[in-house]
Amino acid sequence: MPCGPRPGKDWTPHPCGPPFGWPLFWTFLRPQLLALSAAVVLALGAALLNVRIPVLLGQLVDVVARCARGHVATYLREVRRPALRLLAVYCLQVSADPPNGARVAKATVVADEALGNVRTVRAFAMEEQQAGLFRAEVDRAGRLSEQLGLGIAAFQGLSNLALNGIVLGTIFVGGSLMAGDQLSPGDLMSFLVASQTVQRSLASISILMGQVVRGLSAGARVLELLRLEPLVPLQGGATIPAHSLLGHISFNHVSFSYPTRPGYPVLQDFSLTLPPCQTVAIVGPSGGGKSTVAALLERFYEPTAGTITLDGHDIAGRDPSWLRGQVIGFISQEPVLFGTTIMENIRFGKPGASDAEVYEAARLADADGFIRSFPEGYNTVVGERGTALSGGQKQRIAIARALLKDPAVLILDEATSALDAQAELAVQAAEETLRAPQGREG
Ligand SMILES: Nc1ncnc2c1ncn2[C@@H]1O[C@H](COP(=O)(O)OP(=O)(O)OP(=O)(O)O)[C@@H](O)[C@H]1O
Repeated sequence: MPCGPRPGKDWTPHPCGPPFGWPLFWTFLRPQLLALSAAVVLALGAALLNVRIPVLLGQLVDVVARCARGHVATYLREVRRPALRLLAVYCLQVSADPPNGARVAKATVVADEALGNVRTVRAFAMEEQQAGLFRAEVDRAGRLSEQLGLGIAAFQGLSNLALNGIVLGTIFVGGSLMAGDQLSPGDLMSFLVASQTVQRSLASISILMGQVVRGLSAGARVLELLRLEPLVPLQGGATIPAHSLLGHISFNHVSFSYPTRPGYPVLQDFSLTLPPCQTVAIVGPSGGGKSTVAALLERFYEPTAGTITLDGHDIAGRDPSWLRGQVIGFISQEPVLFGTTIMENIRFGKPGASDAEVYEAARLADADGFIRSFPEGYNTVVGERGTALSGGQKQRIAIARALLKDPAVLILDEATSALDAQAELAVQAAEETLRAPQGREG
């Protein structure tokens, strides 16, 4: 995998964007020089043929015009030569139509995955293997593109041949008719112009066909996704007014299997009561179903049997967007941050929050100190998926985000696993402060 110049210690981004790397571009271009030269020669040949056609057509029209002025006897002999030449040029034109460009949609997925997980790829020294996968996908996309290009070229070439044949036939037969006074030169000209217009339209259809084929394959994927109906609708259902919400949660004989693994029960006849204003810890073996309990409470999935109630109401009848947006705060094992500033990442918990509220939430999550130590402070951009932060820093920002939301029920799914004991204690103290009349599950 070729690499560009490494940013050194005093590297600063170029103010007008990076300069075009011609030497690197050349390393990619060099292996393709032969194909590129062939394409250029073909394109030049096609252009020459296109220039030659009007000249030959002019010669043909000259013969027809002369015959119209009365030189009837020599018409067939004279017209044959330019007509045959024109036919030969039309035939050459069929074989000179260049193929279409590359289709690389699937290859992009491989590249995206490899680049998104670049640290893992590096850690396992899998660069060559990943580059090979990408190369294979690009080659496959290239072959498909060539097939598509050949189809379009054949269609375009054959339709050109047929239509130019019509023009040639019109001149040939029209000349004979003019010689016999059965057709006026004006009528012949009108017919020629009309057939040229039809030819141009049909030529654009062949280009359009290529776009239609590409559009259909891309559209099929989009429509497939649009047709997907979420098992749990995003909105709709009753809510509980904020003033009467206590946060009493109860799992009643819940059984559950993930839809992708229907034969593998994760929870079976599971019952649990979470009283309000209390911190409850669920402890169990890895893969025992602890995160699944949180996912069911968030209504990411529906139980296959049993019910989950909030203050005595089955959550299956409650509005999922209200439940997730206002009742439950969830901090997952792997905190997800967005590629924007720390300020915006924390504010995601409560979009209308003031700067002071954000600072307070960060302070409670023991994040304010390290955030202010960055040169850009709260305006530090965390990188794609928070790559510019340590695991513990990411967790503290995710905790600050959830604390800012101040939900009735806060779920921490091993949310402090990357924190040291002291930071974990600080976060727990913050949760205790916030707990007041609300229930929390940890
Ligand atoms: N999306 C999914 N599709 C299918 N099976 C899943 C899915 N998510 C989890 N599972 C399976 O469900 C079981 C319970 O997983 P869960 O994540 O709830 O465990 P956990 O107790 O939180 O584990 P850990 O302590 O390791 O995080 C596991 O066997 C897991 O393989």
